[in-house]
Amino acid sequence: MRKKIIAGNWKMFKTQAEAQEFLQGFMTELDETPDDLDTVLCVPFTTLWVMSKSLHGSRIKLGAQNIHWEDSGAYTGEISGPMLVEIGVRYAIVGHSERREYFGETDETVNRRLKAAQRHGLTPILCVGETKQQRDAGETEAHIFSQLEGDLVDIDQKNLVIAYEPIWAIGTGETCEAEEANRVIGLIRSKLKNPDVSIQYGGSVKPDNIDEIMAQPEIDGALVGGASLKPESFARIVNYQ
Ligand SMILES: O=C(CO)COP(=O)(O)O
Repeated sequence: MRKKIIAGNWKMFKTQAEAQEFLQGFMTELDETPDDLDTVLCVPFTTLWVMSKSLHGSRIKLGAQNIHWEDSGAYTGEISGPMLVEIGVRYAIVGHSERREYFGETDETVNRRLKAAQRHGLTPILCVGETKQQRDAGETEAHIFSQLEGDLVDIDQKNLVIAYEPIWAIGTGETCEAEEANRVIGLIRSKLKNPDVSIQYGGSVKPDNIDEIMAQPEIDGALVGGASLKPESFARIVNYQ
């Protein structure tokens, strides 16, 4: 069965104090979440520990925004699987387009990071998606298929989430039409060995478009950037109708 997963990606936002303030508001706004929905907060490394303590016993799960492929070593600025597991992290975003664009992430390093997450029992959220240029040139499918081919080499598809994030829709307010996101996600699913992989949509998800997005048959959840930073808006997204 495909699980529904709504995850907030805070990117490089919020200090510990701001994170705690968010949680207070968010918990009050949140309805009783159904059993088949995972709510995840992917927060900066510096707030993971305080969030882990505050979320203890709650239904909200914690996610990291990256993970290194080695368990330890001389890798300045990186965080490993055992470090994340020890503090209660359950998910890790891997291969976000911002990592690929600004930090030299390649399909090969994405593949290694996916393996590390799975090795430590974390669920990786693999991000794929095309640029505006690629979309305009009719290369959306070819680009995403090529990312999947490189990223998923020898990856166990049992413990895996994929997020389709068209880059042109990230942080722009320009959402991909729900039907189009549904179509691309269907194509992604057709390339997978395991039909039960949950596939999210990400890119300008907001309280006013979440209901339509979640109503699409192929879409199993959302990866939310900007709108996950405010308690009321993220709660409305998680409480989708
Ligand atoms: O990159 C995203 C989530 O990973 C999407 O960001 P926005 O929701 O701000 O467009």
